[in-house]
Amino acid sequence: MRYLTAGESHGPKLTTIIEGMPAGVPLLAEDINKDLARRQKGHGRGRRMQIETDTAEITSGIRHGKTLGSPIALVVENNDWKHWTKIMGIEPITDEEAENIARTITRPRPGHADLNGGMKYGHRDLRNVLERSSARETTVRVAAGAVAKTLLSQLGIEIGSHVVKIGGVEAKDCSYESMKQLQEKTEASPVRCLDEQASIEMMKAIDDAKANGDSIGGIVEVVVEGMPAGVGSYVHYDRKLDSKLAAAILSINAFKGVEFGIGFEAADRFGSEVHDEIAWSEERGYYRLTNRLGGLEGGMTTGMPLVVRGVMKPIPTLYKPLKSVDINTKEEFNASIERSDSCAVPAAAVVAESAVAWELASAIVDQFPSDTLKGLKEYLELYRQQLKEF
Ligand SMILES: Cc1cc2nc3c(=O)[nH]c(=O)nc-3n(C[C@H](O)[C@H](O)[C@H](O)COP(=O)(O)O)c2cc1C
Ligand SMILES: C=C(O[C@@H]1CC(C(=O)O)=C[C@@H](OP(=O)(O)O)[C@H]1O)C(=O)O
Repeated sequence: MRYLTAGESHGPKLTTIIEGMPAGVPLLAEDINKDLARRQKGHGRGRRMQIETDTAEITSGIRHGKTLGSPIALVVENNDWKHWTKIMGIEPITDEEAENIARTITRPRPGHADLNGGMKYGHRDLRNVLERSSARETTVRVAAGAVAKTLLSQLGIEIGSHVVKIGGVEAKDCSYESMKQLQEKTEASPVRCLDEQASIEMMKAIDDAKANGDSIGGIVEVVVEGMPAGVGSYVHYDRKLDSKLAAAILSINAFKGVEFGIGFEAADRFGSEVHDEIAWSEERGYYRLTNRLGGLEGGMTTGMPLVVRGVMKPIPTLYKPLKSVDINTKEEFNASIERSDSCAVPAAAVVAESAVAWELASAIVDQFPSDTLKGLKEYLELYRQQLKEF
């Protein structure tokens, strides 16, 4: 499976085209809109999220509520576009007009794509970079992820996400019994965190950072249940599922690190405290006594729950701006101040969930016969039975 996205942050619309979904998957716009709404929420977001009410229009690939096997096109409108029609218009304008309306950006923000993107493409107006490097694009990535999630759910694979750290505040009680419970608990939390006490402290940390004109980042965790063992491969670098998942997480704006299971903690432990011992029962087949490696060994799933964490750096746009250099005068200035989130970690958890869902659905579709949902289901059932009998 593959997908592309198009759209600028303040342009008219965002678009994604998804290719390779099996035919016959039930898919409604509301399945997608549920996740789009989740991505908009979270304590710490800026004013833009009050303007947008992200909803997807399905313009191709679905008939009578089911996928056709042809490309699926989804479009999300930017409500904010109406305030930017002149600045973001596609008709040519004179230099003088540009001077008057363009809200030209010449002071790159440290930590954003502004300077590198400007140098690379020769843009003297850094808005030309910002418009596409903005995480507004994650809207349609979540839409694509929601499509992947509907396929996974048909195959008995459930996925959820939560926030485990914001700033210096770490969630202590992260326990849940089922994916349903995880979803209910996180939807009820303004920071998508399972630990109620930590949630309160996280919100305060966000408010304090904002009051100081600053921003904070954090860590999100994605959990997946129901993946059969052996998805992915050990035979070649670009077929290893952990490398694909890592790339997917790191492709999210502001994500700087990824861990599976205990992750970086493995560096401080003995092998006996890291590897997951193997057991077998009539009922479960092979399973592990622990899940410290987060459900991945040798580039393949082990059949245990997948546990993927990503670290998000603090948002780069600061109301107390950092030093920068004006690209026209070369003078030292404070970086441009754009309207901004002060913390988007809760929203980013939903983006990470979508990114993981996409990679897993993609790996399954690539590995098993997938022209139709019916055929894929039958094959997967057979495969699961084979694993049990191995
Ligand atoms: C959901 C989400 C919302 C974001 N909101 C903002 C924002 O309001 N202001 C900002 O400067 N950066 C924001 N970012 C981060 C920037 O998009 C990101 O730092 C920038 O594109 C540079 O890429 P890099 O940090 O991956 O190097 C957000 C990221 C995510 C995932
Ligand atoms: C629009 C979204 O996030 C945006 C991501 C973003 C950035 O620089 O990444 C900057 C801000 O854009 P604006 O200047 O229009 O407020 C965020 O609001 C969104 O998540 O839908």
